[in-house]
Order: sequence, then structure tokens, then C-alpha cells
Amino acid sequence: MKIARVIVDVPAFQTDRPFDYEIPEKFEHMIEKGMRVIVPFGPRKVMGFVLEVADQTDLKHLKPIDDVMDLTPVLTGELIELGKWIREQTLSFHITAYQVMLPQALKAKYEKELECLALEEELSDELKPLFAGRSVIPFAEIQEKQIPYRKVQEAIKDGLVEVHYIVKSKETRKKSTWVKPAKDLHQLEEALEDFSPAAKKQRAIVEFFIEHKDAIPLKQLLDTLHTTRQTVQQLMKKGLLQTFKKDEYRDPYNNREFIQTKPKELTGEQKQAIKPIEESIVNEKHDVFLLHGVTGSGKTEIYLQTIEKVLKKGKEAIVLVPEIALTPQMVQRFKSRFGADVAVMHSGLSPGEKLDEWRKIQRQEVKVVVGARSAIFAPFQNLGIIIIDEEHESSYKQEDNPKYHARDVAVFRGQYHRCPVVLGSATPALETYARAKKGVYRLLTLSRRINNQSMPEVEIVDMREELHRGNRSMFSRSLQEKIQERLSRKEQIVLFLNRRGYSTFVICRDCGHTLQCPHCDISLTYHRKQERLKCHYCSYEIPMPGRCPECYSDTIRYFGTGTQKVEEALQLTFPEARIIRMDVDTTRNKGAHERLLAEFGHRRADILLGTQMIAKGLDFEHVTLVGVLAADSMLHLPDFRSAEKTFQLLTQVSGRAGRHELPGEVLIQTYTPEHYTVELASKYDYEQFFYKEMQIRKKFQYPPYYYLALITVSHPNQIYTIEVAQRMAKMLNSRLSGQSKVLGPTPSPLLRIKDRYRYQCMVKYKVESKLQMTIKRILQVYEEDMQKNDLQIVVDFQPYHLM
Ligand SMILES: Nc1ncnc2c1ncn2[C@@H]1O[C@H](COP(=O)(O)OP(=O)(O)OP(=O)(O)O)[C@@H](O)[C@H]1O
Ligand SMILES: [Zn+2]
Ligand SMILES: [Zn+2]
Repeated sequence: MKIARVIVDVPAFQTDRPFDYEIPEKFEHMIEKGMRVIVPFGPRKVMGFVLEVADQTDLKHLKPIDDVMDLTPVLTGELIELGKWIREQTLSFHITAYQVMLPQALKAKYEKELECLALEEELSDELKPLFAGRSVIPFAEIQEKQIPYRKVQEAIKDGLVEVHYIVKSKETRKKSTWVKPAKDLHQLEEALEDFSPAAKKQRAIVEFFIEHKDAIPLKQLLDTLHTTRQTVQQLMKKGLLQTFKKDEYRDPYNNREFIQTKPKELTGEQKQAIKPIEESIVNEKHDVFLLHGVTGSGKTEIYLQTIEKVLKKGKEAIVLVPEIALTPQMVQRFKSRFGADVAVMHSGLSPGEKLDEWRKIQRQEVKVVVGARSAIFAPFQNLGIIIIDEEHESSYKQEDNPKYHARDVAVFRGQYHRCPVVLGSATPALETYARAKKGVYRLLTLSRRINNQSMPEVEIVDMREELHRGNRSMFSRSLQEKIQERLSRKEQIVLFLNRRGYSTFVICRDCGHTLQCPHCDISLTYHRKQERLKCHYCSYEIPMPGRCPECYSDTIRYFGTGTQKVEEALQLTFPEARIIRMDVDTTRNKGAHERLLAEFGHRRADILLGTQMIAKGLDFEHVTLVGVLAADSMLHLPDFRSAEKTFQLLTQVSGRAGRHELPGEVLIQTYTPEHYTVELASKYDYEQFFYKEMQIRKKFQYPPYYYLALITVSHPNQIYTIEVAQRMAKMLNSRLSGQSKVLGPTPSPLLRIKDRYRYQCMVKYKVESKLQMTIKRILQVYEEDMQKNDLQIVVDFQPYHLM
């Protein structure tokens, strides 16, 4: 008897281990590890992943597997191991770790159908009765008619039949007509001899199939041979050809033409940078590279050329790009180089489209995937390189369980496949750069823009000065002048405002002073109700002062404006300007993001006003002015990374200007022009910024010097939430070693979300062997409350969002 070890879809502590099931005879020899099955579990039937097929079990009475969901494994052996690792790293359940690797459409219980791609006569005897003249049948009929699954499986492997998941989405599946020979090769050759000399067109088609043998879409055949449907039909009547229907993949980039691009001759710097990566590819040696290159220095060209090397070796490539940068422009660069070998995965695709892209990878029909975070789980089996562009982006960390970081997963997979991992950025995460400095990663540098274009000039405008001169508007005089200039020259302008909301800190508009926690070096958060300022890392708090403690001005108040308000003000100031606003509100609908950008690209607007989402990947040749309206709003978020994030953002936005013929200019408005972040960003001095920021991280004990774990408790009842958080802090304090620091409990920066109160503890540690165990213990203590009493305890290792 064969046994399957199954992880069941019951996310809880007691069930977070493999359960043994008997493989019934009808499934014998067909169930493989990585497939999903339906198993009885208590009174229910649940889905599960087969992790292993074994011969023995310690148990006496096994229940049999009820049904199979896949005839081909959805997880490879590597992904099964990866799931175990993610579970350990993030303290999540097995089932959660496996679910996250699959496209959404596979997670629900979708109907399945079986399609016959061949002629019925070609099927094995067991399968012949199945279709009975139909080309598609419900999957369930296999079981009803008691056809052995194993036979179906063999037919799938031979390409005779195919399983479809019926994803209920709005678009209907497109079918296209394909043509293939109905006779074998020598019969076709014989038939040629009988053709009359006049039948030139028919002859051409038959000769084509003698040469190519394979099926081809009808339309493509007609186009290639300049022939007609009638001619094909004549050959079908003669019994030489046959047609069949095939699903067209829902390829969102289907209708676009991509002009093939050739590799560019690399510059000296590029050659130096690419060499070690190529060596790693050739020697099949795992290495992590940090490609540190200023914006426009040709990083993407390096990605393209290393991928080409990988493809030549018959291997595959994963390219991660931040969701926001997955613009048509970016996708186009990969599609133009590698054509149909590229799958694209991002959140703008419908579940059906995502599934299609994933299946192309699973069936090894593509070699490259360009995608957002989750594309790191692409089920390639022969990876040759993993590239993470803009590696500092916080969107590579998943905020839901399992809270994995794509960079860590990339390193795991890179080690497994013995292939290079390339992290690219103009402003690497501090952690990454520190590792590169230590030699853990190999540092490759591109210090100049292609063609030695200079970086755009940056002007810093002191908004305190503006106020003193009586300008109370959100646009400085200099910015107004520059906008006017661009408008009259018919050039374009990008204005950048930090994301709305979170305007929770107070700043003195007179002197730019902000109130910081003396222990944590983060801005204090304003709590309107109690009129108090609180630190969200430790428990420090003070009453809201009426006057600025520095200059005694009474202009101290909390800070922030939304994009909509700015748009109104902008339109008032420049009535003739055509403005496009891009923020979460205007880009909610599918395709809106792309449409707005295209409009701007076609110069149907003069000013693009937006949040973070306009900072990256954009490349418009008529943009000659980039304005940052309020650098402070990001600088003073209650987050120890706020300086780093501001530096990254300022560099990114500056990189948008003057990328082409016209020289660009950048203007940054701020109340704290003397802040090292603003100053160094305006000089593009990453190196100095790194040293400066590292000193602060060291002093206040933050990453990369310390690791962090953030534990957030939430519940509708505030008192209960505080109680749990306090008990949790006690447990942490009493169990962890004296070297680790437990901060809190404190209210989270966003104290209430959706009627739930939130309190948090933060652990700072270097080496802490008892941390995982202690947190697990806490989760166990509260497991029942979490299941029955709506309590939530969320653990985040190396958190990025500290809200
Ligand atoms: N060796 C080369 N010769 C000529 N042009 C090049 C070369 N390498 C790159 N380019 C071009 O220079 C421009 C900038 O290069 P690329 O986009 O690769 O830089 P990047 O570092 O990825 O930029 P960013 O970080 O701003 O996205 C592109 O238009 C690209 O086609
Ligand atoms: Zn002041
Ligand atoms: Zn503090």
C-alpha cells in the first residue's frame, strides 16, 4: 500500500503537520508529490497538498484519499522545500506558505473540464469511451465512468488531452482554429505526387507541413503562405489536413506589436559589471550581486544581456519589478528582446489571465517571467538567473501571511539552482549595501549615465523663507516661475506629493522643527483626541505644545495636504494648464494607471501630479521639470526608515527629469533644507548618505545592526487589547535573553483600523535563539482567543511597514 503525506487546508497549530492517507488503488502510480488532493478530515472534506509519497506509516488505520485535484503537480520538489523554509522563517503555517505560491485561481474550488486535443482514434482504448464525439467534457465524468486517472495522466503527458480550470471571470475564453496534417509524413509525400501541376497553392501547404509537421494556427498559416481558407478546405476534403479549436491564452499584451531590439554594445562600465555575473552563469555558481547604478546608467540593458546568456544555456530567468514600475514601458523592453518567451505577472491581470501566464511557465512554454513580488514563485525547474530590480522597494515584502521577503526567497532559489541573484538599484536598501560592503554580496557599480549625461540640477527651496516673505501658498515662487516657463515652452512637468493620509506629525512652519522621541529618533505622532504626542516604538509621550520649543512661534501644527487639494490650488494658479492627477483615487479602475500615463506620454496634459506611483520607471522625453512639493511629509513618518525612504524617493523622482535631449531640472520644497537626507539626495551622494544613516542606525540600535520583530495585537475592545499586549510583553521580557530589547506595548501609529484597536511590541535583537519559540508560545496561549474571540496577533520579522 502506498501512503501520501498531506498538508491539509486547515490553518491551525494542531494541524500544521503532514497527515498520512492511503492512496487507493485507482490512484496508484498517479499521485505524485506536489499535487493537490481532496481528503476526509474530521467530518469534512478538505483540500491538501501531497508533500511526499511513501511506502510505510506508523499508523494502523488510514483513511483513503477521496479525490485528486491535479493530474500534474502544481508544486515542484524545490517549491515544497521552499514552503517548509518560509514557514520556519515567518512563523506561518505550511498551508499558507504553499497557497501563496499558486495563482489565485487555483486556490478556489474551480470547475474543471477535460479537452481532447487529438482525434478520438488516437486515444488509448480506456479513454475512447470518454469523449463520445464531444471535444470537451466535465472533469467529473472521468470518475463517473470509472476511467483510470492514470490513463488520463498519460494522455496529458502525450499532449492528447488537456485539463482546463474554468475560471469564472468576465472575459470569455477565445478559441482559435489550428491546422495540422491528418496523415503521416510519407502519406503526405505520396499525395503530393498525385497533385495536378495547377494546384500550386495546395502543394505549397502540403510541402509546408512536410517540413514543419506541427500544428499551426490557421491564420498564421494563411499569412505565412499567402493562401486562402478555400485552399485549406480543399486539402481537408482530400483528408490530408484537419482543423481543431484551441484556447487562445488571454494574453494582455496580445495585440501589441513588439519591435525586436538587439543587444547594445556595452559601455566600459557595463562590461566590467556584467563580467562577474556572466562568470557565475557559466560556472553555475550561486552568488548574490548588488548592481548599484545611478538612474539611467544602463542596468536594464545588463539584465537583458545576462538573461540572453542564460537562455542560450537552455535555462530560465525570473525578473522582479515593483508592481508600480511594471509599466508597459518596462514590459515592452523585455518583450521586445525575448518575444513570446516572456510571461508577465502583475496585479492588473484578471485571475484568468494570471493563471494562463502561470500555466505557460508550468508547461515550460516560456523562459522568462517579468513580474511583481509573487513571480518569485514561478515554477521554473531550471533557473539560470534571478533579477530583482529596484531591490530597495518595500513592496517586495509581503504584508499578509506568510510575510516573506522576495529577496530572501530569491537567495533560497538561487542557492538551490546554483545560479546568480542580481539585486539592482540606484539607492540600495541600507541592509543590502551593508552586506555588499562586508563582502556578503558582490558589489558592481555603474557610476555614470549612458553617454555621460549629467544628472539633473537640483534646487532646494526653503519653505520657511517663503512663509517669512509672505507666500502662504503650497507653491514656492521659484516653482511657480519654473512651471510657467515650461508651460509657455510646451514642455512637461511632473509634480510629486507624498501619499495622502498619515499626516500625523507636527512641524513648526517657522523654523522647521519637528518633535522627535529622544530614545528612538522617530517623529512623535499627534493624537488629536488627547492632544498628546506619542512615540510608537517605546512608550514616551508629551502633551502637544502650544508653541514651538525651538523658536516659540505659534505656527506649530500638524502637517499634510491631499493630492486633490493640491490639484485645485494648482489649477487656480495656472488656469491654462492641463493637469493629470494620479493617486489611489484616480487609478482605482483597471487600466486607469496605464491610460493616464499614456495620455501624459502623448502630451495631452502639461502637468502630471501624483503620489509614489509616478516616481518610478517613467521615461518621458518632454519632462524638463520635476517638483517635490513637500519632502518633509515623508521625512517625518514615524518609521526609522523614513530618512532612507526619502532619500530613495528623491533620487527616483530626480531620475525622471532630463533623460533625453532636453536638460532636466529638479526642485525640492522643504521646511528642513539642512537635513542631511535632503542635502545629500540633491547631490546624488548615496555613499555619504549611507555612512551618515548607518551611524544613526547604530546609535539607536536599528537594522542593519539589529534585527527587528514587530508583534501587533488587535481586537475591537481596547482594554482587552492592552491586556493581551501587556501580558505578551511580559512573556517576551521574561523569556528572552538580556541582550534583546523589548519595546512597548504601545499603541500602533494607526491606533484603530476598521474598528479594531491595535497595540504593538517591538523586539530588537542580534542573536536570540529563544525568539521563535517564545513567539510560538504566545501564539499558542492565545490560539483559542484568536479562533473564537476575534483576537488577532500578527508577527512580522524584519518589518517594513511600522504603521
Ligand atoms: N550600452 C548602451 N549603449 C547605448 N544605449 C544604452 C546602453 N545601455 C543602455 N542604453 C540606453 O540608455 C537608457 C538608460 O538605460 P537603462 O534604462 O537600462 O538604465 P537603468 O539604469 O535601468 O535606468 P533606471 O534605473 O532609471 O530605470 C535606455 O534608453 C537604454 O536603452
Ligand atoms: Zn519653530
Ligand atoms: Zn521612543
